[in-house]
Amino acid sequence: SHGWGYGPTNGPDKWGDEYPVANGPRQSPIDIVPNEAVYDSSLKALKLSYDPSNSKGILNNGHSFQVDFVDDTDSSTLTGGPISGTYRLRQFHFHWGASDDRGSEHTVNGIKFPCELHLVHWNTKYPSFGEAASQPDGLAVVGVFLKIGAANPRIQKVLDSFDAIKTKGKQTTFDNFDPMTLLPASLDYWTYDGSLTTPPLLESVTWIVLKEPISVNPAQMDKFRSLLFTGEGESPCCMVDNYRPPQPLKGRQGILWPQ
Ligand SMILES: NS(=O)(=O)c1ccc(C(=O)NCc2c(F)c(F)c(F)c(F)c2F)cc1
Ligand SMILES: [Zn+2]
Repeated sequence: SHGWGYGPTNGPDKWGDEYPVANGPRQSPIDIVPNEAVYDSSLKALKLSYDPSNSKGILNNGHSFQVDFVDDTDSSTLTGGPISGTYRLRQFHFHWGASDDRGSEHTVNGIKFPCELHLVHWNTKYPSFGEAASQPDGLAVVGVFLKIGAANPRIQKVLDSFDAIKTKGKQTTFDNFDPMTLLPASLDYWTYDGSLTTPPLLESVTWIVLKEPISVNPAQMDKFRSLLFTGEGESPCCMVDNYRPPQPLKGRQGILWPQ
């Protein structure tokens, strides 16, 4: 069937046909222009508290791969920063390019990074992730840029699982992984109100994009590109360029940053 994807016939330019919110007032990602960022002294420091025993499994969902977490208790949470209340970690996943010159969804002064990590959290004032996903304050996603540099030993465990999830729909166990190990030293961030960056593009995300990137080396980036969009037995299509380009700000308050 003609499900959404990132190809010429089902990619980001076509999503509006089936998901009209694609042209809504708070779509993501956006281009971040630090010099236009608005100062906000009311913002707090981010507080991330993750329990490694909550990691469940790793899945190739045909658009990216994601590491899923047990989210039936408050043991892996995001608080502070621009949000109020407690948000639970649901999953993390990545977006990347076919080459190192592109791949991130957010850009900074128009610059694309080769990859971007998203840690997806949902507001516990709602009964479930699915319910929260339809609320304007339902989700909070922490975005982390990846740049080419030194090898990243902490991401290696994720990459080593790829042989078991090469094709769409494959999943495997993924125990005792602490996503804190994927974060940079500084938790300084930009934040704005946005949306999911894939269909259904729901406008329910408080975006928190960290200023400091983490590094991966070229061989590690190539490992991302060894995954397939396609299922076992289908003609193989490399999982690359699974990013939505920046969307119009539409009058949104510029990016806020902490004191
Ligand atoms: N790239 S990103 O902006 O960080 C992003 C994060 C999560 C999802 C997601 O969970 N999709 C599936 C999904 C939905 F889109 C729902 F609306 C829902 F209710 C779900 F339960 C669900 F799994 C999509 C994009
Ligand atoms: Zn994402």
